[in-house]
Amino acid sequence: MTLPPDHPAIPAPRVGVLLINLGTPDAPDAKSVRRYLAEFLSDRRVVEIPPLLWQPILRGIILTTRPKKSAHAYSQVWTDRGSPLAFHTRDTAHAMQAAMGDGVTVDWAMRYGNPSIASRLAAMKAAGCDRILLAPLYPQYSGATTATANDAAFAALKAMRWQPAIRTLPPYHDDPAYIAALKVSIEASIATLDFTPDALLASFHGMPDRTLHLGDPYHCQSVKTVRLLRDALSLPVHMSFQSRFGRAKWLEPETEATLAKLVQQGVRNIAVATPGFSADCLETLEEIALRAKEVFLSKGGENFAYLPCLNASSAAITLYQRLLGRELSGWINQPG
Ligand SMILES: C=CC1=C(C)c2cc3[nH]c(cc4nc(cc5[nH]c(cc1n2)c(C)c5CCC(=O)O)C(CCC(=O)O)=C4C)c(C)c3C=C
Ligand SMILES: [Fe+2]
Ligand SMILES: [Fe+2]
Repeated sequence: MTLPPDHPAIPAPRVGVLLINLGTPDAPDAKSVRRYLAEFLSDRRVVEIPPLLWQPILRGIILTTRPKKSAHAYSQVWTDRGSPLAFHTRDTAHAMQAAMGDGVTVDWAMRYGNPSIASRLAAMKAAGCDRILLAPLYPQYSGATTATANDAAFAALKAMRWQPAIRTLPPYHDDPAYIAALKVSIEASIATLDFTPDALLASFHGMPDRTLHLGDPYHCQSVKTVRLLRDALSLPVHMSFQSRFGRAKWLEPETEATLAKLVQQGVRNIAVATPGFSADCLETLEEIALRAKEVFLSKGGENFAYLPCLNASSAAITLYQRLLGRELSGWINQPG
């Protein structure tokens, strides 16, 4: 049978994996940060205030004051490779492509900013991917991260006549492979320190307290990660929540307050990890490695070490091969 001349070419079927992270500005200047924050903070999964109330506050106050302050913070962590969140996510995608081989196309996208989820899904489809695993790289599920990443992907699919088949990566907060990767990474980082930490603080990004009561599993999943990490590590592990935003009550205990309390309790030497972030970013490198360190030392602490995220380390690649391989079962011949 000959196809009519306007019939689309049918590419060879391929499996694709799209690694998704939160997103970051294109540059560490107020204009780029403003554009990024406008998109991020207009997401109703992130700020659950009715738009008629919220948008005037966002446009009239937050977007006129915060971009300059945040741009300064971004400029302290920006590198010649760009934003840490973006280059670590890109490095992870490249390392996963090498690990998974030619049979799978591995790509990456950001929920806010660039490269957008819609643009990379379109590129994967054009490259022939007819089965795509969406992998939001958040170990703990929350509406404000995992769900909105999937929402954006499904919104892009909505515009496609011929959609690829889709799977989504579930949260992996209690997966033995995630806890093992954290253990390897944390112990390797601690081994390089010139002091012995009295304790580890696991600091997670915060969420409004009300999300817990509305049924978001983020808090409970973070608590479970810490319990499993405690069992896996041989030093005391404390837990806290950072990055408070806005006036509402957020999850507690708060990170800087926890550091001050630990000093009061006699902890002088601390290591801080951020197991809820798959990649280093503003919130880990500026808020923890720079600012929280200052707080700890000013309260009487003696040694502070920030331990990097999994990023594109070999521990991370081993973890993602396991998690993604399992979700791709039946699509490719990969041990699960
Ligand atoms: C890892 C999980 C994250 C959760 C949960 C989360 C919730 C959440 N965040 C905000 C507001 C902001 N977050 C900002 C930066 C930021 N947040 C995460 C991750 C989570 N956020 C990451 C990885 C980053 C870093 C991005 C980067 O470019 O490096 C910011 C922007 C920076 C700033 O101006 O401070 C805001 C704002 C809310 C309101 C929220 C829960 C509802
Ligand atoms: Fe955030
Ligand atoms: Fe922050």
